[in-house]
Amino acid sequence: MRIDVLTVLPGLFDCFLKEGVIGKAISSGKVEVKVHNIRDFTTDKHRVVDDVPYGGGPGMVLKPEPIFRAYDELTKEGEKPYVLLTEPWGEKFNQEMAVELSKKPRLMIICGRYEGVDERVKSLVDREVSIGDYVLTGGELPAMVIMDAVLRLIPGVLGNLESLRADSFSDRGLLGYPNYTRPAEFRGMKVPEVLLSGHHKKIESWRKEQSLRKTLERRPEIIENLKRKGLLTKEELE
Ligand SMILES: COC(=O)c1ccnc(N)c1
Repeated sequence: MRIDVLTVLPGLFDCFLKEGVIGKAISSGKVEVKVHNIRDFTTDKHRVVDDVPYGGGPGMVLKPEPIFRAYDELTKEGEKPYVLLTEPWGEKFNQEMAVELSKKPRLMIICGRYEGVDERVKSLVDREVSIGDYVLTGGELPAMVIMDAVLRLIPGVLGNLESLRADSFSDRGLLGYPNYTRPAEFRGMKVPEVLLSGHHKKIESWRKEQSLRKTLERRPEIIENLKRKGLLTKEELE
């Protein structure tokens, strides 16, 4: 997968693209992420990327020209990207959308900023995406959240597919089971015996029960939804 990011603050992405699982996925060539400074697509001496809103009002609006120039330049060759715009009022990002986006061969993420982008930029956009009901100083952190959730789903990026399978939200949207590692007892808190038993069938059913219990406690609507769709087995319903 290739992702092109358009932003006025490219420096914000430096650590994100170098460290951890994402950093390895890029350095190994499994995925390609290019961050572009919208300012590099201006043509005036002062490299202006924003202007005051027509009709008055507070703050600044990102101008359309530099963004369109960037889009035209970056889509001259190769597959047309699926274009996202990070906006507080966009469609709510979730695991389902992450799975859908992970199947696209190429994405472009335009990071919103200031009071927003000129409305005409949205003629380039396939999906306006929000990571929650709150406003940030810019769409760069949401772009990183989206890329993290999407890139980890690319085959080969997460070393052990098992951890992906056991991931919260991936098994029918159920929450994940509790995890433990050594030591077996820490400050009087013991690891559940079943996990030390080596009995894989018992461990599997304990984890399933924990996952159902946690989901029922924290997100009962997920259970109700699965019941309605007939996606819970008889044992799971007991
Ligand atoms: C400027 O962008 C935002 O404030 C933003 C973007 C995406 N999701 C949000 N919750 C906020």
